[in-house]
Amino acid sequence: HTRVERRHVTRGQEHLHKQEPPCASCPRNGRCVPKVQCPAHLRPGSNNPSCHMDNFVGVCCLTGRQHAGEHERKSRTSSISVEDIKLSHDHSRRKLAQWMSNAEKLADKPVHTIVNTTTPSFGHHLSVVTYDPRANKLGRGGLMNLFAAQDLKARDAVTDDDLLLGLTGETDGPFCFPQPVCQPNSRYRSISGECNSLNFPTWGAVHTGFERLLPPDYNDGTWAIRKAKSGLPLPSARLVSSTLLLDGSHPSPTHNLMFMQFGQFIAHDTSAGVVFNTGNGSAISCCTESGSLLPPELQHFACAPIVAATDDPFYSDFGQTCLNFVRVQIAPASDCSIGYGKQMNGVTHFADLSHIYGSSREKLSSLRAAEGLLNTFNDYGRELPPLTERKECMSVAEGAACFESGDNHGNQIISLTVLHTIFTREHNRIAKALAVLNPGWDEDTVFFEARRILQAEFQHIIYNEWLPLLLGPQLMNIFNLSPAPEYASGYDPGLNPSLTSEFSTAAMRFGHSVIDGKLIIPSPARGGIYETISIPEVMFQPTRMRLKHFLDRLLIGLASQPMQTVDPFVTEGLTRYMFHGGNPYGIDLASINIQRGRDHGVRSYNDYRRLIGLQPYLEFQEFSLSAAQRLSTVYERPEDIDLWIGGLLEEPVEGGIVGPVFANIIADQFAKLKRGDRYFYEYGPDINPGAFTPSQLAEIKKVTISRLICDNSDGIELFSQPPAGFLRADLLGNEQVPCSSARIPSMDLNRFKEM
Ligand code: HEM
Ligand SMILES: [Ca+2]
Repeated sequence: HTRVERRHVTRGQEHLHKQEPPCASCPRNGRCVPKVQCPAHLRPGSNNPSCHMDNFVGVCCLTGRQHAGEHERKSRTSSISVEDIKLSHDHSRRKLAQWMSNAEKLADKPVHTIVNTTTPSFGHHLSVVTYDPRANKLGRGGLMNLFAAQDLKARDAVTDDDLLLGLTGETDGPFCFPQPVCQPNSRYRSISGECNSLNFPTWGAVHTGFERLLPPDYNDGTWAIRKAKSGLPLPSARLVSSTLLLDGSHPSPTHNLMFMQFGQFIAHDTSAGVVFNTGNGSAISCCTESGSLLPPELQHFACAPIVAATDDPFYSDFGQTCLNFVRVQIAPASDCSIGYGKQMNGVTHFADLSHIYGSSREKLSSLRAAEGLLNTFNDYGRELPPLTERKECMSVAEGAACFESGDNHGNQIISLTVLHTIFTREHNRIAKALAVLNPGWDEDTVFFEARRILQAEFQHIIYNEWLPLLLGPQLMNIFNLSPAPEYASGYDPGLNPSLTSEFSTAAMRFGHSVIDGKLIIPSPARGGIYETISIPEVMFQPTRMRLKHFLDRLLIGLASQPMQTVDPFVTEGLTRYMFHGGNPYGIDLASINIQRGRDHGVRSYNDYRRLIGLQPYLEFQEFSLSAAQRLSTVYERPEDIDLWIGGLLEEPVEGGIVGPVFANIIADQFAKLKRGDRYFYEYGPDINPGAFTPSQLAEIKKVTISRLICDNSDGIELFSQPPAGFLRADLLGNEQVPCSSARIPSMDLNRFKEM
């Protein structure tokens, strides 16, 4: 395969921090923030004044939050009559009833409209399914509010601008997100994420919507999928994928595969779009059993199937012209406002290990054991996550294992199941130690204290070890992401921590480019390779976990095997064979990523270049030669390029591995998850009612990913780790050291003995 040449100079990068004379302070109560946090329409005045931040030049912003800031909302232009509102509510109720009844009728024809559990599409369903009935109930509320907005728009009762800002107050929608009752001083973060923000108690909670950096690009302004700038449909997501993305191995010279695996682990904690289902939880199919498009009248309203051309380089061999794709449900807004569709997140947005503990009380109680422990499955002395009763795996063989997790998709790939195992064991290790140190504690106290410590360890590893290797030093600095020497400052009670659609559908999916198509399982005793696994063989098929040596060997492999670089190369294990099960073909994750961005109404790549102060690409020729050629065969104009694709084509930022657009979107997100999380592990008692003491915090800050692995692997074959656990173990200075080495420090749990 020919490698797409890298561009030598990233055009416009020099503009990123241009040294204009900054204002001493911002006018009209503006705040000084990095550009990505302030779209042009939130900047005071037309001249976008720049300003000094501690360590760089920022831009004056009215809110510094997201595009639908509180300030803007007050300046709604149109006045809407009470009668109009009532009409829109009536309309929306009628329309919901009609849509639901149509969907139920389809369920009577299940052969065509429900995904068969032996097909690759079922693996996709397992990746996105939620078993929480609350999601469907809220999703119906979200649809109602959307319909009301659409109706007002159709009758010209509101302007497009108003819809972008969200209508609230006397124009409340027919459905409100239920408001929780909070205990402001609770020592522990809630399970659902509610009550983290005291002013806006649903911010960051499960089942709330994704926010966004820029207003959406929906074709109808409310929910319809984006069109090309010419007004024609965009190129099929599959065509973009098969033309732009090649298979090919480009190992990272520095990062190991554990870096990749930890990335997915963070993604699953924070992001899980809730896809529409038939109403009783079954997977909707938009394609016939033989793989062609269902006629429109048989398609569920949430269908947005991806068309594969009859000459597709792969799917044509199997006569498949329809790739199943179902849209994400709409969340009702926390403030009862109505506006364009915001997609629903099925986990808490915070980095709080919701995929270990669940995002609801019911889920948590199903995961808890006595004495403050998490349930495990004791497999001849090895503790694994508990086996699940539900069909959450694709393996059918006798004795096949399938494990429970807080988010129901811990089985997606076996290296992910390994991390679930490590974190579950660490919870139990801490809980047992705490119970010994504090014999007076009841089991709830032991449980929630262990959870609080584990969440802190996790956050520390993200901000201290993982993010710097992704973003490089400059963005870590500008966004103030590095851990502080003691307590951190900067909590912002007015900052919505929610994930942005741009982060979830594009930037954080850089991770799909760094996956290797093979997992190399070493044979430590013999110094060779025990087994090379093609990744689709271990997706939703985690039975190897039960082999005595497997966990240790895989962990040794993840530390030494290089990750792939971020570029337009994605393994066929994801673009052709993902979840193939017993079939000769699987599904294409790349086209799903592209379609998902369009589902969320994410704007085209150039708009995010503008947002961060880079020049947009006006001609395809401005990309590298081969990328330009490929881009121009699928897209009509550079202004149509999907964000995920544009981001993968960028050169990495200095010291990081993703380009400037992805890096800014990711840095912004992790800044929100720090400054907008009252329970962030580094905050002192003035902010966090569950704050650690300075000496406890100092212990937590000793923890590294390598320590977690050393303490919770099986100790059958794994006795050492590289000190920097996300870097290749063959890097000079990062060679494996024994787990007892001072270069892999431990936290002293004695500091957690109650005085
Ligand atoms: C290891 C193998 C992996 C597989 C098989 C996999 C597969 C998938 C699938 C099937 C989806 C759902 C797509 C959709 O319907 O929109 C998804 C979503 C996602 N993936 Fe991966 N992924 C992997 C690794 C990663 C990694 C390493 C990262 C990041 C570093 C990552 C980040 C994400 C994100 C952010 C989402 C969106 C989640 C949501 O909001 O629904 N994934 N992935
Ligand atoms: Ca979470």
